[in-house]
Amino acid sequence: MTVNPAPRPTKTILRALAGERLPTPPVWMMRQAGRYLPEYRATRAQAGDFLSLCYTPDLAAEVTLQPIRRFGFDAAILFADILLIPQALGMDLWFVTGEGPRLSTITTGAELAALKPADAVHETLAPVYETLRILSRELPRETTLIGFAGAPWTVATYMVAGRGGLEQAPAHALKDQDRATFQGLIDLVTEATITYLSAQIEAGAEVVKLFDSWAGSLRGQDFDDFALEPTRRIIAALKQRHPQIPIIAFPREAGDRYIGFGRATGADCVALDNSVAAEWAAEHVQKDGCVQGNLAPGHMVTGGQALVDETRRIVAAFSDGPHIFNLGHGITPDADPDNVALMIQTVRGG
Ligand SMILES: Cc1c2[nH]c(c1CCC(=O)O)Cc1[nH]c(c(CCC(=O)O)c1C)Cc1[nH]c(c(CCC(=O)O)c1C)Cc1[nH]c(c(C)c1CCC(=O)O)C2
Repeated sequence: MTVNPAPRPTKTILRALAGERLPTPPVWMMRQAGRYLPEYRATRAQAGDFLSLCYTPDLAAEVTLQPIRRFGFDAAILFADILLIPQALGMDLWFVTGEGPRLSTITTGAELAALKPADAVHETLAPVYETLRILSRELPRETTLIGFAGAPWTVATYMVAGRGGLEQAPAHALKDQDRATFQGLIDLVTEATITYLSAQIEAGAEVVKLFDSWAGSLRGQDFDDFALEPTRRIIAALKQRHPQIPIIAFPREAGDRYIGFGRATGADCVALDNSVAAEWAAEHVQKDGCVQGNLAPGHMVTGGQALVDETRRIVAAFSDGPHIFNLGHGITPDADPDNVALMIQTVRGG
């Protein structure tokens, strides 16, 4: 039997992820479906609340498609949330308007043991897979469909504290006081994430991204044990099951730990926040492969010449290698959609 070589990808995002330098970088935006868009606010009102929106496939697919219709981004990211995994493992989850997520907490071995096993998550998460199936039918043929999950450290910070924001302290405390329980929690979330992302790929995700929003609060060996190692394990397991699917890792605010992160974890692309300079990242991170991100989300609020100049500077800094244009973190609700259009026009050479 002869084995045909893998066909060369045609979608721009997949080409960049395969290591190709493109004359114009493909572009999408973290939180591109969100409250800065009036059409998102209307669909969210129709759903009633944020979690109902996540678990209603027709509506979740609709909000995923809205920024594609309005702006023609090169990728669509599944509409869901990183905290659906703790909920699928049996924790309570709710969102307080204006404040963010709340969860029941895990701080003891007994509470950890009471959670469901990793492969029970499909029961709760089945609607997410249905959203992906709808999207793979409805997206324009040039648009790449991205699935995602939170990385175990970030998800664990919410599971231990019961809330997010600046409160990673409870997770640090558990890690330092009862490392075995904390490691058990990381292991459970790691296994659940592997099975969740595999199912997302089987439902149509062409790329998956791991959000480690609080990676920057880990230092030294802790960074290796809880940011790098779980990410490496997830990527190794996914590559074994789905070798053709590219993976983006986002160890936000990792600073100089961005160096070598792609090689150490097997990620095809490293997403950069806006605390590192593009020129520095081009030299130290992009030399190993594709990078994504870096524009400060505040420019989507303030716009003007500063937005144009900074967008051009980032495009130029990464122009010698594979690059996907994106923000350094999610777009905020006070952003102006016209500034998004201006950013895209600038990236595409307008
Ligand atoms: C930490 C984290 C969460 N969720 C996520 C992260 C990692 C990325 C990051 O650091 O921002 C990831 C996420 N959350 C959401 C997506 C969908 C895809 C996308 O558009 O990027 C993705 C990829 C939708 C969402 N997730 C949330 C919203 C706003 C909900 C609303 O409509 O009221 C959206 C569109 C809610 C959410 N969800 C979470 C928080 C802290 C909040 C409240 C803060 C806020 O309101 O922005 C947890």
